[in-house]
Amino acid sequence: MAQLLSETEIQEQTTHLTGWTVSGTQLGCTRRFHGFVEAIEFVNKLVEPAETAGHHPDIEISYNRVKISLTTHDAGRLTQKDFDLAKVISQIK
Ligand SMILES: C[C@H](O)[C@H](O)[C@H]1CNC2=NC(N)=NC(=O)C2=N1
Repeated sequence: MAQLLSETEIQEQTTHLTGWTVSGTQLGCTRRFHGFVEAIEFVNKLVEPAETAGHHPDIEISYNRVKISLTTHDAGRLTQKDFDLAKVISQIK
């Protein structure tokens, strides 16, 4: 089971993640690119870290915009796994 987080820990970790917000049980961010091709290239770069983590973002692509949402399904809430993957995703250009 992934490490559960208190509300305080969730807020604290979110302040260190630029561009990410918590909405209910979801940790999300939206990235914008110069067109659809760049957006898809970014999404392709998420595959390897997601597979490595065994944790997978929900992804919405709208032309040059990629919306990423993370949650831990089996916990029904945010866990450390979501924040760990968000940190990795934040490093991807
Ligand atoms: C068995 C497998 O590890 C789980 O189903 C994983 C797969 N990827 C996942 N991804 C995300 N975002 N949340 C999960 O709870 C989750 N669970």
